[in-house]
Amino acid sequence: MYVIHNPTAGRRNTRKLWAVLDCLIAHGISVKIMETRYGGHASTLAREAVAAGARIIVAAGGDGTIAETVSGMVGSSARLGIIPLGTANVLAHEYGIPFHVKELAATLTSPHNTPLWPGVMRTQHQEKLFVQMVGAGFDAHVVHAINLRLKRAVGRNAYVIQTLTELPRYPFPDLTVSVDGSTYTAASAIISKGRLYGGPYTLDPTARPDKPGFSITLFRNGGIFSALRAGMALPQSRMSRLPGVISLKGSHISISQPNDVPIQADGDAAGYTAVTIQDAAQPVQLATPAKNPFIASNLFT
Ligand SMILES: Nc1ncnc2c1ncn2[C@@H]1O[C@H](COP(=O)(O)OP(=O)(O)OP(=O)(O)O)[C@@H](O)[C@H]1O
Repeated sequence: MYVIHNPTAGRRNTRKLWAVLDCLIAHGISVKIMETRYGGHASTLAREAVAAGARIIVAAGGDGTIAETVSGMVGSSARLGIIPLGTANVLAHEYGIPFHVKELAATLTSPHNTPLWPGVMRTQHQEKLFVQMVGAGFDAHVVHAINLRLKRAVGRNAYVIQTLTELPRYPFPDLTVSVDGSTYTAASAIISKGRLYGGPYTLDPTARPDKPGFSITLFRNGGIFSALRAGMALPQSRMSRLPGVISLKGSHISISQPNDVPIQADGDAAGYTAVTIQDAAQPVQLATPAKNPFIASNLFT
């Protein structure tokens, strides 16, 4: 088992990582730990693990680390495992990955898989695989502006504080969003693979991250009041039901604006508009607990 660990993810607490690894080793599993040294390194390490014949590659970090690891292993026969050590850990919530040590170790050694079908976003300067979502507009502006020290100190609450700081400064320019050839105007857009957003909060209960295609949530209204209302609706999983919010499905998405508007992918800054989004060529298989998380599961709705 190859474990790719991002030592900068979340609050940099490695206690859980070592507890899971101790548990695996105690059960006779041989573990090779690869530590990331810079952003993007997880992709290189995953490619090395594939070349070395890894059958399971475990991403120990948050959604960004998982996306980079998947980027290096997509197209191989290796399975993906997750040890959630990030700040929001949205993908782990999405797939019902346990957060407790023994259950985590059991999941990593179980034969159960669920497909994870990533997306790929392209801007003028980069191409990036993502596993959970891409945002354009205000949420991406907050991600670009986030104070990393604050994020390490208070975790997810840093996004609330940064949102309140950035709200009066953000001009909410109109984005032009094209979804499979139809054009819409929105102040902010979230293009997601999964049902969840910002943690264990439901954005679109009908999303299927195990299949191709995307859920598109468009926030037609900009401005402080609309953004605050969306922020307050999120913990109650009511964001997509607000007036001025529309939900769509699609496969080929582009977002543009004459001025540069921030983009985020899986909670990390990912450049500026224009951006195009489409499915990755193939899925990876994620080690999950026995029950299929997308059938008869209303845990987070
Ligand atoms: N050694 C490193 N030094 C600096 N940055 C790194 C290093 N290793 C990985 N990274 C970058 O850290 C970014 C953030 O990591 P990650 O998303 O896993 O954690 P997080 O932001 O705390 O969690 P989440 O996305 O679940 O909220 C990754 O996108 C990756 O590019």
